[in-house]
Order: sequence, then C-alpha cells, then structure tokens
Amino acid sequence: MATAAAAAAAAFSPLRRRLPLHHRGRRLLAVAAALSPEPPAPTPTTSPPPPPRKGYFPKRNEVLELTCEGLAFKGKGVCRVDGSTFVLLCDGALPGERLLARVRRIRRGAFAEAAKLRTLEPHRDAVDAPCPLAADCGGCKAQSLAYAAQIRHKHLQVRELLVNFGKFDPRKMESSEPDAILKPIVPCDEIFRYRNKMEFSFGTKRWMQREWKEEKDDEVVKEEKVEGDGYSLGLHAPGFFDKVLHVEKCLLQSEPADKVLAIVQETWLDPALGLTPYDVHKHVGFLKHLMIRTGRNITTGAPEVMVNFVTSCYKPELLEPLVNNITKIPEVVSIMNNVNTSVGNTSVGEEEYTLYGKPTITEMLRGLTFQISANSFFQTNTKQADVLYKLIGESAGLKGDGSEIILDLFCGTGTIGLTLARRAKHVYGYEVVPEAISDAQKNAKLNGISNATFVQGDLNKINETFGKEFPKPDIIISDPNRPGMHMKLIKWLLEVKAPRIVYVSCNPATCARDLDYLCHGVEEKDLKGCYELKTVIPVDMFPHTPHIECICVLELC
Ligand SMILES: C[S@@+](CC[C@H](N)C(=O)[O-])C[C@H]1O[C@@H](n2cnc3c(N)ncnc32)[C@H](O)[C@@H]1O
Repeated sequence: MATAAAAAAAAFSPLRRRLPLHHRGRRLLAVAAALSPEPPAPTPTTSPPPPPRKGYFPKRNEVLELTCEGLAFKGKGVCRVDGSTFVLLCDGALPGERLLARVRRIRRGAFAEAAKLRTLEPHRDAVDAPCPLAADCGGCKAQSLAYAAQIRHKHLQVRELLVNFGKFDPRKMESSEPDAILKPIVPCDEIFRYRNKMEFSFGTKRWMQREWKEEKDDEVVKEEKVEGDGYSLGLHAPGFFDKVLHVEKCLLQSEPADKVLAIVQETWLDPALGLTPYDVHKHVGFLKHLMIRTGRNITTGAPEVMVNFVTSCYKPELLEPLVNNITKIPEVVSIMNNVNTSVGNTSVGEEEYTLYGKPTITEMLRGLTFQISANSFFQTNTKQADVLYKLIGESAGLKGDGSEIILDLFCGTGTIGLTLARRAKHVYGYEVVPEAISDAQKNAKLNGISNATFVQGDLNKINETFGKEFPKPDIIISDPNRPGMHMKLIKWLLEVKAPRIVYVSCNPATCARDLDYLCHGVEEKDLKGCYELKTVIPVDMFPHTPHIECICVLELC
C-alpha cells in the first residue's frame, strides 16, 4: 500500500529521474514527505464523511473525487481521495480545491497521476486568472491562486524539503523560533510584467485552447484540438515540441514587448509576404523563433527593447516588412537576426546580423551596468534579481575592508561576483559556458572592476588540481542550475573548509540534498559534514510559476 511518504516522493519523482548518477543510492524516498500539506478549506457537508479508506488503491481511468492538499514539484496539486493516504498528482489542481479527476497513470504502485476534469468546489484562495490562456499555456500554472497563497505554498514546500530531505530539525523551520533557520519567503512586488525576456516560437500546427465536452456518463473531459495547418506564433503547448499555442499578448513581459508581439502577429501572416514558419518535422520553412528582451537605457532609465528573429537561413529581404513595422515602436533600439541552419530548435544562431540599431542593450543591477546581447544569459526578473543580489550580498557577510577572497561558482556572466567585487580583495568566477565567461570579462571592464578573474571550466569534472589556481576562499558563492552540485564539488567543498558558503539555488529539492551532504556528510562516500546551516531565505522570483529560489548560508563548524 502506498504510504504518505512514498506517495509524496512521487511528487518529486522527476527529481529522482533527473538526479545524476553520482547522487543515486541516496535514500531519495526521503524526499517523499516533501509535499506541502495544508488543511483543505472547510467544505459544507450534508452527510458524515466516509470512513477512512486506508488500503485504497486507484485503478487506471477511474474517475475520482479528490481534495488537493498542497503543491509539489512543477506546481502539480498533491491530491487524495477523502480518508485515504494514497497520493494522486494532478496538474492544475490548487490547494483546498475539491475536484473530479481521471486516473491516468499509476507510478510504481507508489502514487498516481490524474487529469483534472472539473472543479467541484474551488479553494477560498481561488482568483480569476487575468490571462485567458493561463490554464493552457503551462507557463503560469498558479495564476488562478491568490498570490498570498502561492507564496505560502512555496514556503511550505521549502520547509518540507529541508525537514524530510535535508534532515534538518523541524523546530528550526518555524519563523517564530528565535534561532529559526528558515526565514519568511520574500515575495515579488510586481507579479505581472516582470520578465525581461520572452522567447516565442513559430509553428505550423496551431494548438487551440482545449475545449470542454460533455460525455454520455455526465463526465466532463478536456479535449485537445490541433488546427490542421494553422500557422502559429506563441508558446509551445505543454509537452509538445511541434504544437504552438497562439499568443497575442503575454502578461509576464513588458508593455513595449507586448507591442512588438502584436505588430509581428499583425504582419507575419500576410500571405503576400511569403513568410513561412519552420516545420520541425519536415525541416522546411523560414521563421523559427521570436525573442524579445527588455533592458534599460543607463542614462535615461527608459526601457530599451531588442527583437531577435531566429531564422533557418539569411534572407533579410523577407524580414524587411517586419523590421519596418517594428521600428515604429519607439522603445525598440535593436533588431537582430540569428541564423540557425541546424535541424535543432535552439535559438542560438551560428551567425548573427544586426538588422536595425545596435547589437546590444543595457541593464542595471545593484548599481552596475550590464551589456546584453541576443544570446547573453541575464537574470530574467531584473527587479527581483536586484532584491536577490542584495540578500546574497548581506548573506556573504563581507567585512568590507577589501581583504577577502570570493569564489563565485557557476558564475554565469559574473553578475553576483561583480556586485561584490568592490568590497572584496579578489573574485574568482567559474562557469562552463565560454560565451558567459567572455561576457563576464566584458562586464568587469565596463564597470571598471579589475579584481575579478573569470575562468571557463566544468565544475562536474574537477580534479585534484582544482583550487590550486586561486588562494583559499573566505566566502564561496555557489549558484548551480537545477541538478545542483556534483559529488566531486561537494567533496571539494568539504575539503576546502571555507569559513562561509552562500548556496543560491533554483531547485529546493536538490538544494536540500546538497545542504544535507555539506552539513551531515555522505555516509556512502565516507565524507563527514563540516558546515552548519545558518539561514535559508526563500525568494519568489517568478510569480504564478512553480519556481522557487533559495539563499542558504552555511558556516564552518
Ligand atoms: C543558475 S545559473 C547562475 C548564473 C549566475 N550566478 C547568475 O546569477 O546570473 C547557473 C550557471 O551555471 C552554469 N553551469 C551549469 N553547469 C555547469 C558546470 N557543470 N560547470 C560550470 N558551470 C555550470 C550555467 O551555464 C549557468 O550560467
């Protein structure tokens, strides 16, 4: 029978699948209890609740009445049948909601995945999603949950992961405790229009919003509808690389970016222009992606927009009508063309051309200026990145006398290290992407920072020479992407014994695992933990999405 713990592990099964081999063998089921339990909203009942169904096990295709108790990995609702401990994960279910769902898949007998059919009783925190595409586009899954409830559930997710996966004391997770580790989640001030970059795709198969249909047994099902040869520009339908949901505007991008999207939509479908979307099956067609980035003019502070067309070949004459129309928008200062002749669907071209204006735009972060090209990495929510970096700076606890060495691991374009460099003796940044390293070097120069060295290298492949090329760090910043840190790096961190580590994470599950390794050791590898977890600050960078960022401070024991 499925236990609550095993079932909740399900909530994180994608993590299990994605865990690199070096992390397998850990008792990943411990992640199990990492769901965000919350008592459901009281629901009026006319009859006594059914007796608990402890041994209950669902059947495939069974239609069930479920109650959603919390949110788990990727924002899926953690649901149960009343009185049962068996967990069903259901996309689109919101905490406290009662819903009708069909069982789609039973996963290793431990949990099931269910498809939501319809809401029976909404949660008290339900709100009307401002975007009409919210339920279908997959980008803003939680738009119909009040923002206060969104962040409450994100906070709970971090708490449960730290306790059940990181094995930290649950009492220290209560913010009311004087020595609490887990601090209240930092919300976002602006919950719409916060993204500075959106990438839309051109497609040959227009994916329409799913429609509701009544069936003979009075069940309501969602039906997916693909409109034959309909050309489309928008976002990929969740789970499909070839179907594109047509998007006229996106409430997450800036208003000038929305104007660009509207003009492109008005223009590109005119048959007289001969513009064709790239067909990912037949590998024919011209337009692949439309990327829109919004930065700021460093002198005036006014928005600056870059538009980047990714095409399968270089034919600027075909793009001319689009360029002529887009340049009517005063905020547009750059129109680029990345030419990507490969059959792959990435947006980085082998060649890049400037069709209008300048090849880069600028943005400011913590008083520094950054130059952004079409393919540069830059934090996607600039305003909240400023908040995040301020908190990272405070967490680093620099003395400010210029005596300390900072190691900035997974440094990207160097933004974190550069914002700290003026108060440090020297910053050493490590990053695998060569272009990011060259951007970091340019950014250092642009801001007159000479005490920063950026090195290209793969932190998953470090050997005994790592650490010989820089002095022992006083403060290590580590900001890996979702898979977290490789065991080789964990081992090195346990050996180097830096006085302080600031671990910045965009995946609280791998974060909890790595914190466990650093604090409690890794038994299978005979490694002893030597750090103490001092604080964890969850930061919401992306409202309406399941993403959670955490800043964790570790000190040498
Ligand atoms: C979450 S981003 C952080 C970037 C940067 N710290 C910032 O705040 O903008 C993670 C970075 O790690 C880099 N990365 C991923 N795997 C890596 C590896 N094995 N070795 C070194 N860098 C890696 C990615 O290219 C990316 O720039």
